[in-house]
Amino acid sequence: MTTLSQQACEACQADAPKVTDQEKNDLLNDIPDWEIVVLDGEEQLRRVFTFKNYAKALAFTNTVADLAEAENHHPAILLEWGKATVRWWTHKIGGLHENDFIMAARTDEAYRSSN
Ligand SMILES: C[C@H](O)[C@H](O)[C@H]1CNC2=NC(N)=NC(=O)C2=N1
Repeated sequence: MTTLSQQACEACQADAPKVTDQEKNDLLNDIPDWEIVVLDGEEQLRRVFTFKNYAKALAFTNTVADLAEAENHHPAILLEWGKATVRWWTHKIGGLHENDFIMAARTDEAYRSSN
């Protein structure tokens, strides 16, 4: 059983299925610090990461951006002094795909190694 962050993202197509409610509950167990929010009618994963200053928040933001580019799957990131708010969802399907949970888990790993 591979951990969530080690799973491969699949190339997401417009007709890819959204995660089911059961899958959401199961997957959220692996990323307990994240919440599901609905913005503009689309479900998204959201977590606020905190840092000692702006420079550290920026460095984390750049690390997450690199992860996103490597997978061609991109989050919204709000960068503030001492904070970075990350939101993952799949634009193509207007909601949550397993890829978003995988990338959230990888975002958690990036945070753990940034501290
Ligand atoms: C053209 C480009 O490959 C697509 O727009 C990719 C880029 N990054 C993406 N990121 C996210 N989160 N969802 C997408 O549907 C998506 N699609």
